[in-house]
Amino acid sequence: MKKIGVFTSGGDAPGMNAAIRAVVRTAIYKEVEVVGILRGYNGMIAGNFIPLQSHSVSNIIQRGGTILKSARSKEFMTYEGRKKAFEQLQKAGIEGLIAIGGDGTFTGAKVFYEEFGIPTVGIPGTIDNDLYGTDYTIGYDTAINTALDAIDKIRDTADSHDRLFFIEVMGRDSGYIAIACGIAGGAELVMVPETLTTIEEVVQTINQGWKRSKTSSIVVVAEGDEEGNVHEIAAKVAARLEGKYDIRVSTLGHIQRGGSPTARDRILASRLGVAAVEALLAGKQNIMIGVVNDEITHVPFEDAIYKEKPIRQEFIELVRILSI
Ligand SMILES: Nc1ncnc2c1ncn2[C@@H]1O[C@H](COP(=O)(O)OP(=O)(O)O)[C@@H](O)[C@H]1O
Ligand SMILES: O=P(O)(O)OC[C@H]1O[C@](O)(COP(=O)(O)O)[C@@H](O)[C@@H]1O
Repeated sequence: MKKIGVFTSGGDAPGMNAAIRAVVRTAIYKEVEVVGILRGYNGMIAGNFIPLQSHSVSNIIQRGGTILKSARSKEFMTYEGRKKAFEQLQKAGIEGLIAIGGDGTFTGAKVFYEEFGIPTVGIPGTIDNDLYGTDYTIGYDTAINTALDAIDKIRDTADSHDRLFFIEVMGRDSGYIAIACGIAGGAELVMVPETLTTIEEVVQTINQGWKRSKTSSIVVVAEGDEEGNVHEIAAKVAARLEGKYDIRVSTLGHIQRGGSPTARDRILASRLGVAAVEALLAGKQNIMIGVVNDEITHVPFEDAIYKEKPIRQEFIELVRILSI
């Protein structure tokens, strides 16, 4: 392979730049030309390619976001869009791809390979940590530390004003961010999509805590929880608590997706970036590079996309035990 392309797609995540840097420098080390594809699949369709040299990725390892920009591409969902993308890659002489993103990005890459035979190796980049085949995805560690910092600060007000706070964190359909923040932030309860926590259970936990002389409480809610969004949950709980507690709601939102990546995310991204280029040049395709028990793994896209990576039930239990 003489020329490869690298792109970021789906939501951005802290550490994506460190992965881009690792991909570019490994390609150059292996004497392969590397181009950046701007704005994910949209840029592939439009032929937005930029040549990348070693200095193109200087001074980015510490930066959040992605220098290649990211997008959710509607056009790539269509055959016509993918055909345009293939033609652009052919015109530019790009023979293989490194895709940094989540399961949607890998689904696109898999379909693209089946239709046009362009080999892709994936790097898991999403704050949600919801991909099977890797213990951690790039961005997760930074996101939970950012959310934790915010939760610690909210706790000050919860304590000063004897309040009950419902704090919503990101994660789409997954509760990884919520469970980590719940444990590390000392929450009374964590509500995640993977396990049903009823309003009744929330009411009971809060009441029991306050009976045992707690004067403030924090409930961490994953955005995809089945009881509704954080405002709906807080309203349902408030109705049951009949004005007993002073309730506030806080949605942390996109602050969780930004900022300088932690050391853990930079190291993970660097390892995955190197391994991804090595795999692509060794003739692999339709795989995601992961890290399991600190060892690099090659996971078929099929598994990364469709297999579940369940939250350990003991973590949910841990929050209950430790909030007594
Ligand atoms: N079934 C599919 N066919 C073609 N492209 C897809 C498919 N699913 C997702 N994609 C592409 O991948 C992009 C990123 O997926 P998305 O789910 O938004 O983020 P993530 O990669 O983080 O899961 C989508 O915007 C779309 O362009
Ligand atoms: O910024 P957007 O496009 O509204 O997306 C929000 C979603 O992106 C995430 O931050 C990351 O998800 P992806 O990695 O799938 O893009 C989710 O936690 C959240 O639900």
